[in-house]
Amino acid sequence: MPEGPSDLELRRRQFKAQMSTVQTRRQQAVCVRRAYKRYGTKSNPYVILDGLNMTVPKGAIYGLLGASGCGKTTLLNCIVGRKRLNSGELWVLGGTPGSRGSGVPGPRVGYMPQELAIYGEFTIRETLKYFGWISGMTTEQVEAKLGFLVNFLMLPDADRLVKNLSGGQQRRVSLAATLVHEPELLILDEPTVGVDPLLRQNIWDHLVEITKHGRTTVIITTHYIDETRQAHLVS
Ligand SMILES: Nc1ncnc2c1ncn2[C@@H]1O[C@H](COP(=O)(O)OP(=O)(O)OP(=O)(O)O)[C@@H](O)[C@H]1O
Repeated sequence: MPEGPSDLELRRRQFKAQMSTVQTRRQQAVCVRRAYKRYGTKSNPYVILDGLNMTVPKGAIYGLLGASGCGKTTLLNCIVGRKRLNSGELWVLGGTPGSRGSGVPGPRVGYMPQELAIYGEFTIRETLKYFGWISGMTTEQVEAKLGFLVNFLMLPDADRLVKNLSGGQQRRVSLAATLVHEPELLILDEPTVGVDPLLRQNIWDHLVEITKHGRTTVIITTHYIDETRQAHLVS
């Protein structure tokens, strides 16, 4: 009997069917059109993004691959509203990042930056509570997720201080802090750098699981080309 189309193929067809009208652009998780971003001055520009288009459907894992310095982090910073494009259009979860009522930046988006943005004086537990609270979670809700996150990210005891953890463990606490409130859009800037293969697989399995029902969308940058085979879209 001939084999039917794979899940991945069905998903690709579904993504292709999404037309690029203003209406549907607003329905995508992220839609970037003709993005232009430069550093430096107008007279002496250092152009990072020039005419970039990107469409990230809801429920996709979107892998961003690129040489070091090509502008991946800059693009992610624009998507989360930390930086602005010089020109072009950008929709994130149906709104413009930084505009009133868009919810971006905010609890709808979880961003794990490359640089560590957690506090050394907090324990792992306190870190997750802190990030959970600012996203509107109760202590009980955070506690209910804590064990799972510590386990699957192979973290040590939750009462250890962050400053006493290894660099790799600290990055995984940062990832846990991004995942704890289950945001609609997860933006992960090289979350698997320096992570051993088993744990990398755990992380990717988790991303596949949370995107399965279309409620969560993931944009992830990586230097490991082999990792992106589990992404639905790669650019
Ligand atoms: N604030 C800034 N002012 C001037 N130049 C900058 C600034 N931020 C980044 N750049 C430059 O812009 C380019 C793109 O940087 P970016 O961090 O976006 O790259 P990247 O693709 O994420 O790199 P990597 O994979 O190494 O993290 C780099 O050449 C960087 O030096």
